[in-house]
Amino acid sequence: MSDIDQLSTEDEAFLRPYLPDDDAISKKERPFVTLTYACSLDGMISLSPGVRTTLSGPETKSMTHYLRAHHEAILVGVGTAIADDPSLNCRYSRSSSCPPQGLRPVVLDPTMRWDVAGSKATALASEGKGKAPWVVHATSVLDQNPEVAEQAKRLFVGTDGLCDEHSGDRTASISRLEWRSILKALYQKGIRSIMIEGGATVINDLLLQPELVDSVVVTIAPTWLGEGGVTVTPAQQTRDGVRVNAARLKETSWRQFGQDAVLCGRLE
Ligand SMILES: NC(=O)C1=CN([C@@H]2O[C@H](COP(=O)(O)OP(=O)(O)OC[C@H]3O[C@@H](n4cnc5c(N)ncnc54)[C@H](OP(=O)(O)O)[C@@H]3O)[C@@H](O)[C@H]2O)C=CC1
Ligand SMILES: Nc1nc(O)c(N)c(N[C@@H]2O[C@H](COP(=O)(O)O)[C@@H](O)[C@H]2O)n1
Repeated sequence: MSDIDQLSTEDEAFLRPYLPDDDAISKKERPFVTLTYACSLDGMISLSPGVRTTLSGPETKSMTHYLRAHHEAILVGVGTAIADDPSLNCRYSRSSSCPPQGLRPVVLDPTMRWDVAGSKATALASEGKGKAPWVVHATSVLDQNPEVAEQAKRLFVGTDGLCDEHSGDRTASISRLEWRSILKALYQKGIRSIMIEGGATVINDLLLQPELVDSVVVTIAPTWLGEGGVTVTPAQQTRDGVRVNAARLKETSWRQFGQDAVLCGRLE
């Protein structure tokens, strides 16, 4: 039996304005991006670095899988892939409004730290319960690992999108890729909508790039995790030498799902 329930028509109507929209996609050379995560009342997403922490209740877990059903890919950073060993699949019953090809898991792992073959996502794919993950690397790793270039599920990203072992820029920093380039590479591979679920490094980075994020969906759980947790806190921003807010949502809507609140919006 599935742990994921169908959403009510009211829940679906609440989320609809924030779902991927074909008109918005066709105007950009990147996928529609939904940034989503669950946090506590003290703004934390896990109890401590590298610890998988359940914050969503059953209703918001179903809501997350509904969102997954409406995207073509889901991305997490390698920190999350190692800490959580996530399934990254979709267990929501798909409808005709969902993309037909199913959800592609993507892990951002510039320096090849993740054991893709030993992961739960790969095991689920081999059981037919999800698609095989793609792993995004910096092109610079090709020089140290030329043999991996032949593996279809590895995407090499340079300063202007997708590269292969024979062409493209190899100067991208080994530890840092531009989000515009990552998204362009995924678009070049046919991905038209992507849900980015974390972790903290990825979320903090993207909250400062409103031009690359179309919707934000935050689950707020009625609990405080306490000191020492992993917080969503983008880097501080200044304008003319004066501190200003780092990021802010506009066009917001709230709804209660079980014991949790869900806040949707778009970055200003
Ligand atoms: N409650 C929730 O909704 C969620 C909670 N979590 C929690 O978050 C924590 C993990 O967060 P965190 O450790 O920050 O890990 P992340 O998942 O954010 O992964 C961070 C790593 O991803 C790579 N990376 C990130 N941005 C870029 C970029 N622009 N270019 C290239 N590589 C990049 C880097 O890898 P490298 O170091 O190799 O360069 C970086 O160290 C875990 O405890 C997890 O449980 C995670 C997701 C959701
Ligand atoms: N929405 C949400 N609520 C929580 O309480 C969470 N801990 C997370 N974490 C994210 O979901 C991934 C795990 O999900 P599956 O194993 O694929 O079901 C995890 O990797 C985080 O990205 N999210």
